[in-house]
Amino acid sequence: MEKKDLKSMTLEELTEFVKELGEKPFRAKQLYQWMHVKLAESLDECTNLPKSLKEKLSEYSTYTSLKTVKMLESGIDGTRKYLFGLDDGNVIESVLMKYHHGNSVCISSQVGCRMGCRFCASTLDGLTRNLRPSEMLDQIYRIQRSTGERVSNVVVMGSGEPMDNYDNLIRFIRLLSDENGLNISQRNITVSTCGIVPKILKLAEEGLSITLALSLHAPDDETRKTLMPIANSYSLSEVLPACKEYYKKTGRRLTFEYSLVQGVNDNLDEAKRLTALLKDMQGHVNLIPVNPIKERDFKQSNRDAIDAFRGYLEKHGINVTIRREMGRDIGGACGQLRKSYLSEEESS
Ligand SMILES: C[S@@+](CC[C@H](N)C(=O)[O-])C[C@H]1O[C@@H](n2cnc3c(N)ncnc32)[C@H](O)[C@@H]1O
Ligand code: SF4
Repeated sequence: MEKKDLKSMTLEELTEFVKELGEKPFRAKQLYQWMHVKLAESLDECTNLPKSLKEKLSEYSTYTSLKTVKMLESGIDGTRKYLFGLDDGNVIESVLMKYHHGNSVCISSQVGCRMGCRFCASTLDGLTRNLRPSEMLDQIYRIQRSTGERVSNVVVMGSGEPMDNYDNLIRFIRLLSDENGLNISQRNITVSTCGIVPKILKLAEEGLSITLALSLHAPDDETRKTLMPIANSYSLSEVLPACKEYYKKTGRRLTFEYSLVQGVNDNLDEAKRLTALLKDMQGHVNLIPVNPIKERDFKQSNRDAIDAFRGYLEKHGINVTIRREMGRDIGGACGQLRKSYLSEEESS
């Protein structure tokens, strides 16, 4: 019998499981609280559970808990980057960002990624495996426990393509926003995707109220294809209507991410075409000065180009922000901490 992954189970599933083990149903609620509210690191911490139950749980199930392999903290703004170890020896990274409106955590959804975007460190070694719901949740749980401060916002913008791990993503969101669990409002959860159209349409039907962020990065298919291979599968004429549908079904305003790469997508002509593309979309643009990775030769746009690009969008009625660089002193693009850790391990 395959062992159950306790932290990936709903309260109803856990209740059934505990009953199957011959224990009283209320034990499930106690265990659920230990896992999702008190954020216990192991069954040992669950002091009000009988030894007999813990023994059966250890035999027939696994209690997922990530190990902190490394943590870097910014002296400038308190941003923390965590490298977590999974029980099969893989490592993933997560980031805590402190804003005046609360603590936000950026989580990984896969070990690596198979989407191949040109400027992204997460995809350099391809996809290793999907993360289970428990492994997505525990990134947040371990961070909240280590700071002692509540996490109020979660963005699924770390390594991996969440829509390529769809079922686990949906389960993760339902568990994270469960009133019996950490109870993070779905309005404070954002999922970013490179644009897998059928999954965007499916997400629109889930009855969730999370924010959808589309990694757009170019105002036309040709430029987009040079940055993101997924653009060969889904054109903008398919992706944008899917996003519109998401807005129509959920009422949630959209976010469009646009990483500015010098000489590739950052001139005023592109700003103009982007404005035309998004004028009827209910959303805002998040400009991200690209974070160069050593394996590729993309350069960050200079400050004047970024300001001019933003100025153009603003002047023409597009809601726009420039993503503030958090934790500059512990720098590196998403996926790079893991990558450099793996190279160090290899050479030692
Ligand atoms: C790492 S992805 C994860 C979520 C999802 N796979 C996606 O592509 O939207 C989150 C965002 O980071 C962007 N990104 C990746 N590498 C980057 C880099 N080196 N500099 C700036 N943005 C980057 C991606 O394009 C995407 O918009
Ligand atoms: S940007 Fe997103 S989809 Fe593209 S390779 Fe990186 S993680 Fe994967």
